[in-house]
Amino acid sequence: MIDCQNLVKIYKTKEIEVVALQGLDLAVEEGELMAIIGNSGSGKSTLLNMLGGLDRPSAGKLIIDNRDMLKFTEKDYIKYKREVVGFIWQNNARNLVPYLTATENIELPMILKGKRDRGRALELLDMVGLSHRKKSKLNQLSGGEQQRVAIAISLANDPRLVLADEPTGSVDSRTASTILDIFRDINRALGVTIIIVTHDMNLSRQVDRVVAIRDGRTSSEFIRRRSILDEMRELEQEEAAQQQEQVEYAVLDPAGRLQIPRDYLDALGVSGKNKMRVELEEGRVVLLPPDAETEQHKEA
Ligand SMILES: Nc1ncnc2c1ncn2[C@@H]1O[C@H](COP(=O)(O)OP(=O)(O)OP(=O)(O)O)[C@@H](O)[C@H]1O
Repeated sequence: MIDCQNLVKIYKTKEIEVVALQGLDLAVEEGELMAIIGNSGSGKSTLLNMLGGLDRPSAGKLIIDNRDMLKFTEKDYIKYKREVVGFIWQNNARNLVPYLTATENIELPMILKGKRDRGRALELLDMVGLSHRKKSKLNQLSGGEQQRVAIAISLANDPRLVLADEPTGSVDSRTASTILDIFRDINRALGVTIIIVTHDMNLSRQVDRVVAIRDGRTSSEFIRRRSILDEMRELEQEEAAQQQEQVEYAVLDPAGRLQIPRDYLDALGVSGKNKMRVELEEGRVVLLPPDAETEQHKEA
């Protein structure tokens, strides 16, 4: 999805030049959910701006979704921002228009692209758990709810890449965790690639991979974690193994009647029949369909 090699960004002001990115390398797979961490001033926002098509790199290579960002014209940038990427800012005043409802806010990027879709807007609101807030305006929503609407807005044009700059920077840790859960659900449900910039090491534990940036370069130690898909697969296998090991008990009443599980009866083909053959065989009771052939019968 992203191939970034030796990326350089130099900001030139009147007196000085600031090298914000000095040869940064980063490769991101399609469908990844990853976090970028780094100290203040390390270049995280600068990188996000390059990935989001908000600013142009000074040098290096940046290919996103097979597009060469260094060769982009102004027109290409506008198209890219409308069609490929979704952005979530830390500052909600930048994400949301205050006099519009949550639903209208989500529809806005669709209108700019030329196609309003109320049904899709409501679907996205539902995905972030805010169906009940569809008519609420900015001042009627909590900080966490505003961030959730911002996530829905970022998805309005079905982007392939979603970028979030400190999306949990101004909410408490419980809300932050809920927001990260929403990112994970969306990542799984839509397969969209998500990159989150965060200061919070705890939150970065909830993603597939963390990349650290130091002084405008990706630091050599990539903290690779097992992917969430691998973890889920492992959990499913453990569950299946537990089910196999489970011992099944049948109720035995004082009159000696047994209650056999329905699926066992189905497997024997005796559901609906009113009797079964019972044999005592070396300390075990064997139950058979009434018309079953036993070894004894065959020999006789
Ligand atoms: N428009 C700009 N003009 C000049 N220098 C800039 C500009 N934007 C960023 N810088 C400088 O580039 C460097 C990287 O800044 P950047 O905002 O990318 O860091 P950051 O890791 O996002 O920091 P923070 O966590 O504080 O947001 C800093 O030294 C910053 O002062």
